[in-house]
Amino acid sequence: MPNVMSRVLDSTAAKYNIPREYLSKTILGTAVCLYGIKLGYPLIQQLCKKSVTLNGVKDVKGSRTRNGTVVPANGQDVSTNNNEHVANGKTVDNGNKGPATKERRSSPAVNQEFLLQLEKLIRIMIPGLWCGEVALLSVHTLALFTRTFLSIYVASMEGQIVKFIVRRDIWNFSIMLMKWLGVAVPATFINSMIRYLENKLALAFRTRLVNHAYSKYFADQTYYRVSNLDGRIENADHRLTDDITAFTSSVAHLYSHLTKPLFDCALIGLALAQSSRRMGANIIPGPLLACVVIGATGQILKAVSPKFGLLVAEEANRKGYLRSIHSRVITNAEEIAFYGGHKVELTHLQRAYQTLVRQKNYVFQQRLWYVMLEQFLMKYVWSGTGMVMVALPIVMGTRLQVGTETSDSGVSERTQYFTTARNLLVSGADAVERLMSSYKEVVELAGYTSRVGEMLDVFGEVGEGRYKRTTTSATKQNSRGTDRLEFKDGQPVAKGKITESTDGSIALIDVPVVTPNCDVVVPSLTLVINQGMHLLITGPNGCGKSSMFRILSGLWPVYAGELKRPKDCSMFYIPQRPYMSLGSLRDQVIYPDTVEDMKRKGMTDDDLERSLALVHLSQLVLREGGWDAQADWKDTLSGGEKQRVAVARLFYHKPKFALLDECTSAVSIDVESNIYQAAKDAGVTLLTITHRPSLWKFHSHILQFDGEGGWNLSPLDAKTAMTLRQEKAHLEAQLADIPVAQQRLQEVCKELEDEEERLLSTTCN
Ligand SMILES: Nc1ncnc2c1ncn2[C@@H]1O[C@H](COP(=O)(O)OP(=O)(O)OP(=O)(O)O)[C@@H](O)[C@H]1O
Repeated sequence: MPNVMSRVLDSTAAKYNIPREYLSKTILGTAVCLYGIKLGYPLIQQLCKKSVTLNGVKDVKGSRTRNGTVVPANGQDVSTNNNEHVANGKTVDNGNKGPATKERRSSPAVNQEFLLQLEKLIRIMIPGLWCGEVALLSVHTLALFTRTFLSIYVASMEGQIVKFIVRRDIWNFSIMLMKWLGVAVPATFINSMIRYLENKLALAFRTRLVNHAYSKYFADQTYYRVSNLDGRIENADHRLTDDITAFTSSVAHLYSHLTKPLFDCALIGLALAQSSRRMGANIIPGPLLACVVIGATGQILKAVSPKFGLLVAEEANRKGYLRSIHSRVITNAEEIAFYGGHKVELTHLQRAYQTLVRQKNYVFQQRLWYVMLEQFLMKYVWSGTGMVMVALPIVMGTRLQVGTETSDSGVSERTQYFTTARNLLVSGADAVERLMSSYKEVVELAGYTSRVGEMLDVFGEVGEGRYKRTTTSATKQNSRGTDRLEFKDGQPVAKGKITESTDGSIALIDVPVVTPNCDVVVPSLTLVINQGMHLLITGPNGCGKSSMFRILSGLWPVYAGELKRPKDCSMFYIPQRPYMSLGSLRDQVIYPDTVEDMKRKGMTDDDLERSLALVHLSQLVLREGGWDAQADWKDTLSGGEKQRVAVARLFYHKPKFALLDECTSAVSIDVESNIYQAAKDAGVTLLTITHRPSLWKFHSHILQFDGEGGWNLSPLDAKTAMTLRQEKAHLEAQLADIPVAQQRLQEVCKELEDEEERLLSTTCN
């Protein structure tokens, strides 16, 4: 390659009649200038940005996000935790104003916030002094320490080997070589032990963190609230799996990446000083030079380092978004297939993938320049410094100049020193390089720390009932019915009371029905539901019927007024689209109980069979192969069967109140009536949302929403009569059609007979 370059230079110089020396200097100068510009550009950019911010000018552009989170549309870049994100090198503000902008978190970086968050997470991963993780850490540290000792020992052995080669001392050379090979065995064992312990440590940290996160996620219906009431975390699943894994691996990896180089530096420094002293040289200049060079290198790298933490966090966001789109396709595969919606879904997936690819490319590009500079400084500048350091004691040393100790005028001793020092320096440089490159990993760790820390913070706040959605910003504060709500930082405050009722009734007193988007659907609702008072709930779509159930169940906050519920109030909610869990057929009927709960309650499979019989599904156990049969029940059962299994749960649990949200819409009317009668006979108080008049007769009261915030509660007697009359009229109309249908039937039969005769005669002929 150098020959080719040289020839090209020669021919170019000859062609244009320029002295070759000038040409090579010009090319070198241009390359250095370009490299300087590349390195200096981020610094200039930073300075410019600072001055712009100081002047109070801010570039605001981009589109508004749903809940202030992901922008999936038009292939634009996605961001979840901040309203700010880096897209192909540009910082973009999504344009969320008001409180959302105030709430904006600083981008992940190595700063005080990162250290505090890391400390919090470390406390979770290492809960005390006497735990398995501390034991693992201790063994790991010991292994790292031993490895450093072995490195120094091997370096000194190599020095001695070279010395014996120079002296032509074959016997000692062979002995040293055997020793050297002998040390290789524990050295390799320690090496693989370090890797093993690092993996074990990462897994132990992960387990602690996952357990902690799961306990928070599944406490106080946080899994529901995080996705429905709060807008800060878009892909909790990704954070709970990939991000926690990445974070814990990064912590464990960094521990060994920081600890071992630190040991190396300290011990190698001591060993070097010792050998310099043995050479009779001053031990100060070498280390001093090394410190100056390393310090300067570190400063340069820090100044030009891209924001890896922010980049990593953004990449994780985009990965999470891509994954969420995949899950949507899997969850709704049948619906998409029926609609033939694969093109739209594919477009969404491709867009999400493209945003990820763009981000990855940007990161690769940033790494390219950074690694180039890093390699230049660490490989070449440091090697040069190392050579000077090794040379100094030999050149300036006094002890072996005159060759008093050996017959070869000290040559073999100097060679031994040189080899040992060189090996030590190589190991030392390697250690410092790892320390420095660890900074990049620390910055990346800041990204993961921010995502995991933020997730746990949000779980905590949501569990305590503190939500943040950017859509509930100032504009909503003046919309219909919000005058009864109290806002703090643009978020409504749940000021309502939840108390215990003494008479076993459920009551809502002056409670507004408010959606998570802060739309007031019903400004004030007051009703008392005593046991045995079967309530029918009707009204147009979107008027707040299901929302009332959400408030009664405690899923949605009570923003004003009072919700009274009896202590240990047993309420059972059955939705229109029932949820089928993983597990056996038995698990479906007893859900959310486990088999152990069932046994504890003294229930048997016969009881479950009775529950299934009440919903006309007795044959299901036989058909599916017994109670222990396993299947994907979501797909195995038909829509109506799923609804009936869900109602069978009601007969198993026998709650005091049943919240039935159009839960039998796919069940035939006769079976439905039997089910409702059986539920009433079991002593369950029914709160039913339905559009079927056939169910009215099972209820004693009716709550009618008008869809404009108004409502009316009244006994159902008069209305039932009216409904029965309506039903009678409907049936009479159907009966009136029967003679016409009979006449048509006779005509069809006659036509069929004629057709058959004609076919017969054709065949005979
Ligand atoms: N998770 C949510 N986030 C934001 N808004 C919601 C949410 N769930 C419901 N809403 C809104 O609350 C309003 C009332 O919804 P609700 O589900 O109570 O209607 P409904 O009366 O049960 O209607 P339907 O008869 O169609 O089931 C609707 O405008 C809906 O858009």
